[in-house]
This record gives sequence, C-alpha cells and structure tokens, in this order.
Amino acid sequence: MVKNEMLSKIRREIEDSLSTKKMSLESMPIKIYQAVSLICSVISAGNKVMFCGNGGSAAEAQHLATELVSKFRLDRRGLAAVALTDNNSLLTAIANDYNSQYIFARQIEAIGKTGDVLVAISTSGNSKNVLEAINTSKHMGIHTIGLTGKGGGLMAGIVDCLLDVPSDDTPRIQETHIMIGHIICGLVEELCAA
Ligand SMILES: O=C(CO)[C@@H](O)[C@H](O)[C@H](O)[C@H](O)COP(=O)(O)O
Ligand SMILES: [Zn+2]
Repeated sequence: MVKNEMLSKIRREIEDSLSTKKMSLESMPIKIYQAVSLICSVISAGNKVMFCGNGGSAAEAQHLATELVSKFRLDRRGLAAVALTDNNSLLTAIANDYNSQYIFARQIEAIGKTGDVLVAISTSGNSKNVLEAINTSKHMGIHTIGLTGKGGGLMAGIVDCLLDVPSDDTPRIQETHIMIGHIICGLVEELCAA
C-alpha cells in the first residue's frame, strides 16, 4: 500500500469511529443514565460492581473496574468494583477443570451477592461465558447491565439494562464501549463517591 492509500484508509477509519459514536447520540444518553442510576444504587447500598468480557472486552473490564477502585478524575474513596478477567490461575483452572463457559459464572457464584451488579461486555452479545455469567447473576439476584453491539445478540433478551452500540464492526463497537464506560465511571464518581 502506498503512502497516500494508507493515509486515506486511516482517515476513513477515524471517520468511521466518529460516526459510530455520533450514531450513539440518539439511543445512548437515556441508557447511560439508567446504567449510572443502577450502579449508584448498588454502590450506595454497600454492594459491588463486577465486570466481565473476552479479548478486547476483557481489557475494558479491567480498565473500568480500575477507574472505580482507584480514580477516574476525582480524589475520593475507592468504589467497590472487580474485573472477573484478571486472575490467570483462576481462569485457567476453571477452564481446565470445568469448561471455559464457566470462567465468569464460577467466580460470580463464589463472590457475588444479591444486590450486586454485573456489567457484561460483549460486542456480539453471544459469547457463551458471558451469557452464563448473566444467567448465574439473575439466579442470584444480581442486577445485569449489557454493553453490546450487533443488536445485542442473545444478551438483548436477558439483561436488565442493554446498551447496544449501533454497529456490526467489533473494533468500532469496542471503541464506543470504552467511551460509554468512561462516561459511566465519571458520573458514578461524581454522584456516589461522597
Ligand atoms: O479485541 C478484539 C477485536 O477488536 C478481540 O480480541 C475480541 O474481543 C475477541 O475476538 C472476543 O472473543 C470477541 O467476543 P465478543 O465481543 O463477541 O463477546
Ligand atoms: Zn480490539
């Protein structure tokens, strides 16, 4: 690829990313408001936020849990959040001894409590281990928020609050997820860290 072709491709990618975010302007504000309200009520009641996802979404799960436990913009108390993607020993043991479908659900069974909230991140909405985590949460009285794309897949029918990015392209969806996650963490920090 010659330099000018590459530059055009790079511009198209940036434009595409911006337009996915712009399309979210329609549907997303009310959904973000609902997610923030739910997370604040969970934290205010002394419960915790759990995050899960695969691949790039696993990185987002870690990233967002870190924003809440450490800090986003403000110096304030740490907020109760955990990423279910962080412990390689746990993840490999559960996958090896049971099935990779249970890598998140098993952890929820172990540390989840009624009144917690699970933030499940999946661009397809169809990852088996994420669906299993949502189903286990529902049985335990744990609230569920889904960050998806592609219409939400199977997650669309089962989460309490669905934030579905209007795109079919995994990287564009992930980029919008992290924008949404940052907005959520910023508002949660302002509203419920006093
Ligand atoms: O980051 C990327 C692609 O941008 C990949 O690692 C991607 O996250 C993985 O293929 C995931 O396994 C996709 O799972 P999901 O988003 O459909 O739940
Ligand atoms: Zn990625």
